[in-house]
Amino acid sequence: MPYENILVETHGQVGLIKLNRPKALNALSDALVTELAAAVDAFEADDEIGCIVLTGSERAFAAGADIKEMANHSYMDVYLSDFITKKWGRVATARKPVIAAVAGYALGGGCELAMMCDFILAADTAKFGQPEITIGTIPGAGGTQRLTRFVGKSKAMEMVLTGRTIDAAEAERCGLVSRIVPAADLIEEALKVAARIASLSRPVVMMAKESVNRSYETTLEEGIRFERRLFHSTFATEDQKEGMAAFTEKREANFRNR
Ligand SMILES: C/C=C/C(=O)SCCNC(=O)CCNC(=O)[C@H](O)C(C)(C)COP(=O)(O)OP(=O)(O)OC[C@H]1O[C@@H](n2cnc3c(N)ncnc32)[C@H](O)[C@@H]1OP(=O)(O)O
Repeated sequence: MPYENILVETHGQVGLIKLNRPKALNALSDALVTELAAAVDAFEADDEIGCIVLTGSERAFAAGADIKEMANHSYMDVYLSDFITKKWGRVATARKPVIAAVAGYALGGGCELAMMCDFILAADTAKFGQPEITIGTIPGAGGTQRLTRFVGKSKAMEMVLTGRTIDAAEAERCGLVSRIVPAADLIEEALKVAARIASLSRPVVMMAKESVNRSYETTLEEGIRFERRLFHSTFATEDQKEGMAAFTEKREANFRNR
């Protein structure tokens, strides 16, 4: 489908989605989120794609849900339509890995969207925050839950109760982002990491992602049992045989996603 609020590119086995509403700092309007969900669907269905990168502009990953669009919603509007809708969560339900490449503002729904990705690479210009409290509401796309799991209760509570924004260095210190790269290198670095992931065994990468994610949803004991089942499953793949044979034979593995 033709998109008006996002740009979509493929780079080898990597799908790149750029949020593209520059005049509104990529505010997440319903139209944008609908297109984003469709783009994720398309990359998930594309056998050529092994990893997805989600990014914004140099100035903003996304400055949150579109305040102007939602300002006059009534309680019944938001309750009956289940706003923030299921479309918002499409990134979180992707089975292929999704990397957030964040430069500039990632505020409110923008921070929540980045946290739905599997990990966040931050430019040194990145700024993260949940400022909803300053406009009379609270995070509604997982911010109170995911941020707390990322950074712990104390910092999450301070950020959510005051709306304080943190810079890239603080975000790295508290574990919100995996690492920081110079802004000029952000996309190149994100594409490089994504290409590396896409070059590995697709089913095994998907199992690894599923297993790490399970740690957020269950007890340690149950999570370890789940991990062990998936670990055992890797031995049913041709790629495990190929990977271990390649190691023994001192050559590059040639994974066939089988
Ligand atoms: C479930 C999720 C809930 C939520 O996400 S609630 C929203 C949470 N986000 C926020 O509260 C952040 C809102 N934005 C800002 O505070 C500021 O922006 C910034 C600090 C990010 C940047 O400030 P500056 O550099 O002065 O730019 P500017 O003139 O405010 O913004 C440029 C244009 O972008 C529009 N815009 C920015 N953020 C949003 C938004 N979240 N929703 C709708 N429009 C937005 C502005 O209005 C303006 O537009 P115009 O030039 O026409 O006045």
